[in-house]
Amino acid sequence: MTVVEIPGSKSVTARALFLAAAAGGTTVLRQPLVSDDSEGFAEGLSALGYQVDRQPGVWTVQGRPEGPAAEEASVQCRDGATTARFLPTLAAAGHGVFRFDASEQMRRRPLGPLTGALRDLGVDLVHERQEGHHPLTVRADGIKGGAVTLDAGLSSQFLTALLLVGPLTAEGLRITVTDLVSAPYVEITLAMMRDFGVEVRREGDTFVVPAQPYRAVDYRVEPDASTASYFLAAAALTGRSVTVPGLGSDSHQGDVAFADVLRRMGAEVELGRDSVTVTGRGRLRGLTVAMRDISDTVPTLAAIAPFADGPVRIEDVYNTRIKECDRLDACAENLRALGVPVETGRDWIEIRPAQPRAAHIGCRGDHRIAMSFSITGLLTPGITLDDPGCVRKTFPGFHQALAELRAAWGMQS
Ligand SMILES: O=C(O)C1=C[C@@H](OP(=O)(O)O)[C@@H](O)[C@H](O)C1
Ligand SMILES: C=C(OP(=O)(O)O)C(=O)O
Repeated sequence: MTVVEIPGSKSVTARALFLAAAAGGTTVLRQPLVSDDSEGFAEGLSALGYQVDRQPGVWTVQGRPEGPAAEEASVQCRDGATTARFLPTLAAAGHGVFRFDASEQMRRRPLGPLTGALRDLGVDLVHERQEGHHPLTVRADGIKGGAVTLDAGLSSQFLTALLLVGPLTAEGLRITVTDLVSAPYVEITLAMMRDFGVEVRREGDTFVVPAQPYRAVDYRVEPDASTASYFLAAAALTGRSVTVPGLGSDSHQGDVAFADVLRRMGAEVELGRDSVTVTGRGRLRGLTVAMRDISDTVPTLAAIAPFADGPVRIEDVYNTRIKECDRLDACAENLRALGVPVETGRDWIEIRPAQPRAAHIGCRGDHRIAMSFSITGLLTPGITLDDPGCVRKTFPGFHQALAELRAAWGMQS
């Protein structure tokens, strides 16, 4: 059995930074994720005038329930959608003029349902180039609150942003949701709001968020479940065993359920409260699986799918087309380059069994494409990546960690 230590959760770190900034007092974050996304989030907070101190393993944030200290600021959100969607929403609850921009790809990704809802709530917000996209300027003067309707069918992050800001509004929010993708991420949000002292009530499709102060806490960030998927998949694929400590049935993260997909494919899975172990059984079964709830792990599954003994069909994942790249298209193109038969539709991909051959993987700047096809490389000599460094978005140490796993298993790098 090999133990793999996984760095902190991107989703939990982003929420913890927002909540810490919004809380009264000093919040201490332990084992936060150190990566381009989370550093971008922290630097965005600093640009807004929040005090964020980053030491190895411990980040400290001085909360400002009244909002950003800066009266004017310009924030570069880079490639992180949590930063690009949560920070303008946080800033809207303060007072000042705040401009936000993001990477080319993040500029293409949608924002409209969120910025539309903020405008419905009275926020003065202008998109500079294209409606519903970065860059944008918020002329913030607090948010009164009230009822708002939201379509979160393209991204749950729109709902998370509104939920997180709700307690900072004068009268609280009633958010009625007409559609919702990636629902388990909203559960992370609600659980963490509770950890910071605020309880959201649900009435059917409506979330009732009280106007109530967040309290500063000492908070330990759990390991990232989406990152864990690569190492759990590696075990299932190679017939070996991997244990990830710190992630289990007690986790806030829905992506822990990727282990269930591996179980359905024939791997042995032991899910404890605080650890997960996957042991490959030498054979992977094909399956049909809907992954709307855990779509960050679609590339992981696609990358091991050729080794299954039957077709792997992944359904209900339209939103993977509007992530760091069009992931259905990127998976299909790379699988074809590996000589694997594959078909895609609007919101699905089907992969047929084949022994992949050597290929140069086009990562499209997407960390998940790079990490996923590195796992294919465990059983396929001659796989190279056009942009290995793109893993910096969530796991700068990925290639080192995989090399250590190979060494522990006596495999050549
Ligand atoms: O709220 C979050 O932390 C996230 C929500 C999901 O996005 P969508 O809701 O846009 O699918 C997920 O894919 C992303 O990596 C992180
Ligand atoms: C989709 C992702 O990130 P985000 O939407 O937060 O940029 C991801 O990490 O796979």
